[in-house]
Amino acid sequence: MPDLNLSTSDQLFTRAKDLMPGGVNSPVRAFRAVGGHPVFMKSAQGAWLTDVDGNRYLDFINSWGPMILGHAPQVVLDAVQHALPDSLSFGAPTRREVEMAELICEMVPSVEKVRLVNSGTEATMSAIRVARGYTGRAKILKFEGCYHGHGDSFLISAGSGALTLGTPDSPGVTQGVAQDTLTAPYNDLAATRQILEANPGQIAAMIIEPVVGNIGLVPPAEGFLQGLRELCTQHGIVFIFDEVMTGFRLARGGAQELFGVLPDLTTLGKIIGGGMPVGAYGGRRDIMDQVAPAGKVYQAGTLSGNPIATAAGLAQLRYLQEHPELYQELDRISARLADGTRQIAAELGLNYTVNRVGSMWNVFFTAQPVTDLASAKTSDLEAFGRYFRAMLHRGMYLAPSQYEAVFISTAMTDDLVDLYLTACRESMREAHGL
Ligand SMILES: NCC(=O)CCC(=O)O
Repeated sequence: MPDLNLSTSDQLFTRAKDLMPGGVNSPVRAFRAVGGHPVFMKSAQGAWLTDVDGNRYLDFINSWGPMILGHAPQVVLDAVQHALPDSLSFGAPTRREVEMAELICEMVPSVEKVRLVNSGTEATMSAIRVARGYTGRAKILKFEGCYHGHGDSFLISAGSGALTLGTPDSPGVTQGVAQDTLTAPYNDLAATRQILEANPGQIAAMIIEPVVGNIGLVPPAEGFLQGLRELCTQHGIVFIFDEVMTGFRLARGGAQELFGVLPDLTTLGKIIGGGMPVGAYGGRRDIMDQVAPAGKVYQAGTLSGNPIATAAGLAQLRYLQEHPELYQELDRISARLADGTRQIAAELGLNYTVNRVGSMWNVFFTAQPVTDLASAKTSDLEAFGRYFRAMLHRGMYLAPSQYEAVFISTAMTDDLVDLYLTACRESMREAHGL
């Protein structure tokens, strides 16, 4: 394994772990599942991260999705710099919020009215409250392994860090809350139908990641989303797409545009903020008009629609809207990465499963097709950990868990793909002693 000087990261982590739980401010940043400790970052430009010791890494996380234009894109930096002198927060409405709402309603097919919040977690928590207020029902249905942020109702069979750490059902969530969250296996329409039939008139909302990005990457089976849409309509259930990851990434209008299935509500985050903390939820006018002060369902925020965050988000969204061709290029370059990885694994006799939708993908360390949580769990986590460390030492910054997706930015070039493929081949061999 090539040498990597991590002495400053070592020192910072020693201080951090005394001061913050696990030394981090979000569990997915910890290296618990892969060994070692996190690398502390200093700066980034385009596709490259630089850590506090001066090591450079090709970035496959992109801040867990937001940085679709790569790091520090000029168009976003200029917008932030332009907005800065006008103050950082008003707690009063601004022109930019109106422009942002217009753009979201224009870009996301099912959204007629929208509310800006500060994170994806806030968006999903608020969306189910609105669905409950609208329907007068208590229960929600989510899918096993889907992650919808850290609201109490969603930390039941949750993916992402909760799954990585072995606590998909978090302590601290009361029995009272947990009993109102039903779960179904992803991609299993028949099981979902049975649950709905067993709970008539009780389910307010069905929430789903249209493409799951929190158990690795799992695409919906043909007809699955359409089938759910029909079930929700039939049972009077508010259908919610959590497009925090897929929104503005799989297409300008997200997964709903790509698959042609329209939810009643959509939750957004990540790309919408251009790297700043922004989330949003929106959808059908009659449902969104339940939100205060138009309606009685309460939801609020001191920093919601923050002027600097909306400046960054607007700039990134406008760029995406004006450059539809970049989605084809993201797809082409991601196909090279994912197909190349699958081919390398096959040449080594491993036949690992590589799932991809557009610029989201990952390699599961299992030869079995991965279509849901149960199949994702057949992965060889030890081998993944060895691969992760081998890649890190070759300057490839992957998510430190088998149960996360890779996000590609427009800064990824063919030359960088070649660099990646070389490192991938060496690291696969190293991970398996080949
Ligand atoms: N799958 C992980 C995320 O998307 C969120 C990142 C975080 O929890 O810090």
